[in-house]
Amino acid sequence: TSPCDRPAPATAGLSHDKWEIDHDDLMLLEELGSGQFGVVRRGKWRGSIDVAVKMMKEGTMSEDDFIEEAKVMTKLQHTNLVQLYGVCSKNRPIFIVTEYMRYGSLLNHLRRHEQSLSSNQGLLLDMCIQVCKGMAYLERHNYIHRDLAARNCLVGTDNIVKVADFGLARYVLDDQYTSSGGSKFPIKWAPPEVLNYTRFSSKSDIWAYGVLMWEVFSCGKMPYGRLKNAEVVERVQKGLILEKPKACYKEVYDVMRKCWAHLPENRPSFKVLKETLVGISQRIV
Ligand SMILES: CN1CCN(C(=O)c2ccc(Nc3nc(-c4cccc(NC(=O)c5ccc(C(C)(C)C)cc5)c4)cn4ccnc34)cc2)CC1
Repeated sequence: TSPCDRPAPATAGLSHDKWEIDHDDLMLLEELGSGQFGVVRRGKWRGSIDVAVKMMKEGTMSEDDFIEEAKVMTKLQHTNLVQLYGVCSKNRPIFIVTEYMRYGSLLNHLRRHEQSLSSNQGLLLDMCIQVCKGMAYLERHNYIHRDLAARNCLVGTDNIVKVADFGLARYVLDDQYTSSGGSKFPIKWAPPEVLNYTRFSSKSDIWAYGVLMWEVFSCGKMPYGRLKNAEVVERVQKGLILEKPKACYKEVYDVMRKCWAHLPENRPSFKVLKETLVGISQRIV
């Protein structure tokens, strides 16, 4: 079984909340890195199931709001989404427990394997299609990611790629991250309506997905190179877009350009994108 389909825990607190994971069932192992909420470690659930555990650093997250939302998030289940197993919310710091992805972020994977990947456009396109499938599932459930990027996707065995941390951006307390003027706001993945009005939607996720495709076909380069955020804002407002990566089919780049339509309503849906990309992959591979 896995933590999310096990029978409700008969914990002391009688919390028969499906999304509550008992601290005592977790064994914490090596550190995997750290992000906006602090340290993330690999762990074992009930001695056998590999998990990743985010340990929420005090003051980094609006915890009560998140714990409420966790009930919804555990229900989002798809092969291309990193599964949220549950939370340990009875103690502080709270833990967020998800399935474990052993090869880390897609961004680091692209950079580490640039040599072999740059000559394998079929594999690069397959990675993009997997992310698109996960995002099409979220779109169908009217769920907005708000920070889709290669750094927030993870790689597992057999080149499986999954979307992680969907919706979590809403619970970050650091206004350097949440306000569009802040140093940590993901400007380079944001469309005009987010830069101007922080108006998030599945169509702003589509813009970010176009930038993620550019990251994949550039094997992990930084979009817009070393341009400062202010310069990127100016370019995006003027309608300037990222140029075609060297090793990228013209028809794949044309899909990226559709994601960067200035007006959100002129951008495709993930549903349509998936069909287009699968069509291309059947022609080129
Ligand atoms: C010393 N070793 C070096 C090699 N190594 C790795 O390369 C490595 C291997 C596996 C890894 N797996 C995972 N790593 C993580 C992980 C690690 C560090 C940081 C993070 N990300 C975060 O903490 C994080 C991301 C986004 C956000 C917002 C809300 C802003 C969108 C907030 C917080 C995730 C999460 N996972 C969920 C499932 N699997 C993993 C991560 C790294 C493992 C460690």
